[in-house]
Amino acid sequence: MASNWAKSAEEQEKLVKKLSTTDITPPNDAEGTPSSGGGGDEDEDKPVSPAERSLLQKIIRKGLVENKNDIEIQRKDPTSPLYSVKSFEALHLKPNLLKGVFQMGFNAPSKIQESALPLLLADPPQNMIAQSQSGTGKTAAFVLAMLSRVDPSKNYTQALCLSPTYELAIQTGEVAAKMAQFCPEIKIRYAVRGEEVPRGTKLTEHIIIGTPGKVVDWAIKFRFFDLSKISVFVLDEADVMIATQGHQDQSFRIHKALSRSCQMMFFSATYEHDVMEFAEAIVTNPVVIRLKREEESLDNIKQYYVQCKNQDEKYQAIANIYGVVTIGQAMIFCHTRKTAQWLVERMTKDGHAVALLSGDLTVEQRIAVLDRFREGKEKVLITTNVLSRGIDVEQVTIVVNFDLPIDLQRRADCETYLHRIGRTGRFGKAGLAINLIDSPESMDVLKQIEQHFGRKINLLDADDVDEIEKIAADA
Ligand SMILES: Nc1ncnc2c1ncn2[C@@H]1O[C@H](COP(=O)(O)OP(=O)(O)OP(=O)(O)O)[C@@H](O)[C@H]1O
Repeated sequence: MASNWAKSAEEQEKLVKKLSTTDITPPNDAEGTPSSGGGGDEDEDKPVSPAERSLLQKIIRKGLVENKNDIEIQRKDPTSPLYSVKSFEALHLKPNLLKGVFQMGFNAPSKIQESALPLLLADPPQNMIAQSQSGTGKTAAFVLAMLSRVDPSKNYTQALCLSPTYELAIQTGEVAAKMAQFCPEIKIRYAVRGEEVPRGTKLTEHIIIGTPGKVVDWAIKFRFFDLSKISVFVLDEADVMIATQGHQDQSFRIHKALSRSCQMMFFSATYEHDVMEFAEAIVTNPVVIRLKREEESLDNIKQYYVQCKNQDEKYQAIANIYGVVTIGQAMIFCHTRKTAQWLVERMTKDGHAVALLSGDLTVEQRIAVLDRFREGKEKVLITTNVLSRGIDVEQVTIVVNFDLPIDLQRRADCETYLHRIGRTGRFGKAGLAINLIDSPESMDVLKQIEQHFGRKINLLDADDVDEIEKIAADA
């Protein structure tokens, strides 16, 4: 239960220091490792930040992602029973909350909800660090836990959720408002930029959803609400919060002011090793729910390479493949914006309907491009590392690496490779990944990738239309 306050603040601060000095920036964070064609190219695209990516994800996704991968639950407290539920009724929610859940069209809990909710709602409250892929129902799970735990007859803030950005806080608040639509007595407030509270106010809203800076101001600087009275604390996008310096300092200050009995819930789609270590150090005796690693989805993805002499031959290979692939959609990853732009122009000139998504677009423009792609208006999306991780467009059956991903040392960036080809074969579906090789260096990178994953990537003749057709049909 609750946080281990016996662990001295000093010890925790040591950990913060350790984290700040360790390089835990996700490779595709804004300042992260460039991933293809060697570092340092001037027009190399900067990927979106994890928080931005999460927002894009939420906006383009219209429903629950069915996740067939198994969840691993690491029990930390052997005295607490571990069980899962197959229905929302079995959770014994307040009737009006259950009504709200059904009204949202949720008939049965998703996989993460099945496992997490009974523990989150159990007494005594159980701390949790949970990981589950994007779109699998994490937000709904912790929102439901917050709504269930608050006592509306008490007019002070009892649940606090920290989100990394304004937009994500609003998204979470909207889920909470919908779920609580039949519970008008539960009041929710946003602590985000633009929200002002007169000095001296004591907030009476039961739930506050906000960004760390604003919450520090409201709770610590102006004392609009009392952190020691918070009984549920949620850290959404926990890895972003922990791995981002400014967020980490503020979240840590907030965390330190919470009471011993406050229930901690950390949720995220990914946890870097150090981030998980840190989370486990500040959350006492948590149940850790993790998803089996994405590597497993490699089994469903057929991987090939095409030998080309130069960029023109690479183009020809793509044109051949494009001609054959009439089912599903394709994503093509280029190293630089310049290459991506060149490819788009060439394909468009040849009469193909392709979309371009690169880092010089605004978030709104990216959403518009993704929306069109998701609706199938374009079959091919050409992009850079901006999209290498985390965006699920279910229909993608082919991923082409126009350039293989490499790190600053010009060695294979296997993580990014996995994330890129992971755009296809989502959640157990079959997929096809094609790598274009045009130099001994890129062949060498391919070999490193083969070695890393312990599997052979077979040669494909891009002129062998019959073979491509067969492979695409199987995928
Ligand atoms: N039990 C359920 N049944 C049906 N739909 C659900 C259920 N739970 C959540 N959803 C829907 O699935 C979608 C994804 O859920 P949610 O936003 O909670 O996922 P998430 O894991 O938090 O994603 P992210 O990592 O992007 O934050 C939403 O549209 C949500 O309304």
